[in-house]
Amino acid sequence: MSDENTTLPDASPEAVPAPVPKRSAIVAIIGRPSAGKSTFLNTACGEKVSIVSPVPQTTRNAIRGIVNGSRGQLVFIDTPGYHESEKKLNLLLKATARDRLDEADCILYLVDATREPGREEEIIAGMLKPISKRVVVGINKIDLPEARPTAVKLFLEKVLPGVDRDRIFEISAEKDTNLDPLLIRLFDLAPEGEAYYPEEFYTDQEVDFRIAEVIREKAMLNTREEIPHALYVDIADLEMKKNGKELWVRAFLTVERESQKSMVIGKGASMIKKIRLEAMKDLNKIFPYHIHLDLQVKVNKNWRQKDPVLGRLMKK
Ligand SMILES: Nc1nc2c(ncn2[C@@H]2O[C@H](COP(=O)(O)OP(=O)(O)OP(=O)(O)O)[C@@H](O)[C@H]2O)c(=O)[nH]1
Repeated sequence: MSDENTTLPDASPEAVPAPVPKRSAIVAIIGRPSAGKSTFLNTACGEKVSIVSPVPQTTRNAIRGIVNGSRGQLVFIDTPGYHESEKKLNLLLKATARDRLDEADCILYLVDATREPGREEEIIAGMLKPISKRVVVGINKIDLPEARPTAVKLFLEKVLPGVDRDRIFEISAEKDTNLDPLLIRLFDLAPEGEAYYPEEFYTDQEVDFRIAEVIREKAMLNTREEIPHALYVDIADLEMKKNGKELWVRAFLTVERESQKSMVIGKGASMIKKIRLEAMKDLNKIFPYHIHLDLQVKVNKNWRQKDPVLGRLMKK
């Protein structure tokens, strides 16, 4: 607010407070399994966020929830967790986690106050150290008698000295304790700017799911023999454009074999075109924004036998 505005007499009809600039941020949420990420998001974003898609998802757009408030919008994205086993997968997870942290405006690090900070916690802290200026910490589950928030704080001082105390909050995601000050702090770190998504777009988990289901339905109706059961749909990318008026979707129809791929594509790509157009027609009836669909076919050999598929594992 400028000085000029603040000196206006209160009684003046023009004495309307200058609008607070809106802020919006992509917030990567990170924490050990069971630290309380889902619980936090359910409490912070409201009930609707708990709708979880049963469709295989890719890692690109793992939006877990959106908080809309008078100050703007926080879009929470998932960061894959670590598992000590399975080296190859670990590398992939690590790379994905790095990408997520890099693309985020700020990071919410949730720590379970009832557990000893162990090796996994040190790995996470190590990743956050170089970007600690963007990190806000929630020491969670302080409602439980066995919670040891002071021990966690000592650990944080040691491993993440760059995170100031005013960015560390003792919270209970379940009991909704101290979540508001933490969210306010995230808004402080958020850059000024318009919302990324329209307000009703609370989570794209549901949007992903619905889009994938429509595409799958059209593919199943148009194909025969073994194909309907050999395909699944991956939503690779969702991008909102034109201030929430258009949603650009990139999706893959995934089949098990090369021979199925050519059948789904069809002569001169006629089949895939038909599936795409039919899906777009339905999607544009369902959603309030215009949907552009880029649909491609790919092969994931014998995906039904490979359980769980790498990409799906990386989602968590
Ligand atoms: N008492 C208490 N329990 C909590 C709190 N937050 C989460 N929990 C519980 O901790 C367990 C794990 O919580 P989730 O929210 O599923 O944890 P998560 O980090 O999403 O777990 P993953 O999906 O495995 O990564 C659940 O049983 C929650 O009910 C809290 O603030 N207080």
